[in-house]
Amino acid sequence: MAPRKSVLKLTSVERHYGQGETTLSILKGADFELQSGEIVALVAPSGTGKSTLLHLAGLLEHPDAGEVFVGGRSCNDLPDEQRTSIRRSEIGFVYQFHHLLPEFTAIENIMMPQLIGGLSKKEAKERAAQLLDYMRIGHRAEHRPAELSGGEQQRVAIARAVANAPRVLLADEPTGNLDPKTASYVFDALEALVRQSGLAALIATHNHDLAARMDRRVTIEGGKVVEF
Ligand SMILES: Nc1ncnc2c1ncn2[C@@H]1O[C@H](COP(=O)(O)OP(=O)(O)OP(=O)(O)O)[C@@H](O)[C@H]1O
Repeated sequence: MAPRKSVLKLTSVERHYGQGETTLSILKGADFELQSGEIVALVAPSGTGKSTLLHLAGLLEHPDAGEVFVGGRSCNDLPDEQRTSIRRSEIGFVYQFHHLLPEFTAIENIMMPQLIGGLSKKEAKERAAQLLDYMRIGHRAEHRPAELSGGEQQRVAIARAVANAPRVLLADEPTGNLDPKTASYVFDALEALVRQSGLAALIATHNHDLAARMDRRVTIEGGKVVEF
């Protein structure tokens, strides 16, 4: 097995939102580290800051204090273009709703980030087809999102998120919209993909059965990330 490396690290991270006269402090000195090859569940009550943490980790927002490292590199003070470039090449996102482009087929949706990343059409298509097979939906390659089931749509969304071979997969309730059996099946595919590629994943979920299958479980308490 490849030696583990720190792929994502947040140190003393703070995030506060102004609400009229008052300030809502969501993260208050949160620390978190994710190593290559591990899958960590983020399970916390609604409103405690799961999405906020994922947005900071994914360089979609800046922390008010503290630092975010991706692949060992501090990203706070990098110019926006560089943050965008790191986000595109090193981080994959999956959301509760698939956000696939409706007018494109499954395979085209997976090719898109690779074409943006500079791969040729041929290379992008080959990798997309492999990922579809890996997610066991090769036979749905030419279907548009509306012609796929919820579980199939999420598997395409996961394939798209890893198409550029990122270091980190950040998922915000990726199976939240699915029935328990389908959720379990989609998680199987996601897990196999992470294990096979040495990627790391932080997955926010309310599903305790799925959380129990991950390597570690963390929650947010008093604005800090704690293991449980
Ligand atoms: N841009 C914003 N401006 C003001 N308040 C915000 C903003 N974004 C989030 N919040 C508040 O911060 C808190 C944490 O939000 P966040 O979306 O991170 O929670 P969550 O744990 O992901 O919740 P859920 O499980 O319901 O998705 C919430 O109370 C939310 O209202």
